[in-house]
Amino acid sequence: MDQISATPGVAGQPGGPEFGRMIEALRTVQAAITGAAPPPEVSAEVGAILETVAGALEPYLVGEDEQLSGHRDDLPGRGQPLLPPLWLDERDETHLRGRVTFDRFHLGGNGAAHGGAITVLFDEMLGRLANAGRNRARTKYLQVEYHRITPLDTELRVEAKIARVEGRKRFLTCALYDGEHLTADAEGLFVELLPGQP
Ligand SMILES: CCCCCCCCCCCC(=O)SCCNC(=O)CCNC(=O)[C@H](O)C(C)(C)COP(=O)(O)OP(=O)(O)OC[C@H]1O[C@@H](n2cnc3c(N)ncnc32)[C@H](O)[C@@H]1OP(=O)(O)O
Repeated sequence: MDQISATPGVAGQPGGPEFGRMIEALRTVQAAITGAAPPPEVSAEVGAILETVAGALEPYLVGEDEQLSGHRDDLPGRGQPLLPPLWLDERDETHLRGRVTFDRFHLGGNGAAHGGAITVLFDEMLGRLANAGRNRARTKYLQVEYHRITPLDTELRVEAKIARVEGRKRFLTCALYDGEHLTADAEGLFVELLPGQP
């Protein structure tokens, strides 16, 4: 969580552009599988391909500190497939502003993004802001309100702010917009870790 690299990787080296391409391909696969109703033979074929893919990566499994996913600030969503692809355009120690697009993988129902996917986005935004230039803090609570559906395949704006800091407690807010329309917002408390807290 601490070792985030904003430097684009070097081609031919671990973490180079090949890695970003692999993550983008994975995102495409996630959306394609979620949105497809393939015949059994295609499901079987794709399943076998994916088993081969997992096998190809197995010799390269590393510990959390060495993995590339989640540590690449130059990639959307830090190259972490759990996160929707999020691009940060503005960042300092008091606010963050970015763009995010949910796709079929993030579908809740009836064209709306899943509320849990939106909460993942908010935890990411508030977590990054809560930890910007400060000792590490973790989410104590995250209270989300959904004001209208959040559409898929639409570039949305997301903004986070520090509301106040009280000792170890950092209170933050986050809001998600489709154009001028607020689709969801959140308030969160992050608590600075004490020595020895994981
Ligand atoms: C470069 C980096 C990039 C980093 C980029 C990273 C981005 C991703 C970030 C993702 C962030 C996450 O998802 S983190 C993962 C999800 N969160 C977790 O797993 C956290 C699990 N919980 C914990 O570990 C613990 O509960 C802590 C550390 C959060 C807090 O434990 P604690 O130390 O015992 O604290 P505790 O005494 O309970 O509370 C501390 C203070 O908060 C107050 N407090 C507690 N609960 C509440 C409450 N509901 N409302 C108001 N106040 C409260 C208490 O009264 C106290 O106030 P006072 O007496 O001090 O006044």
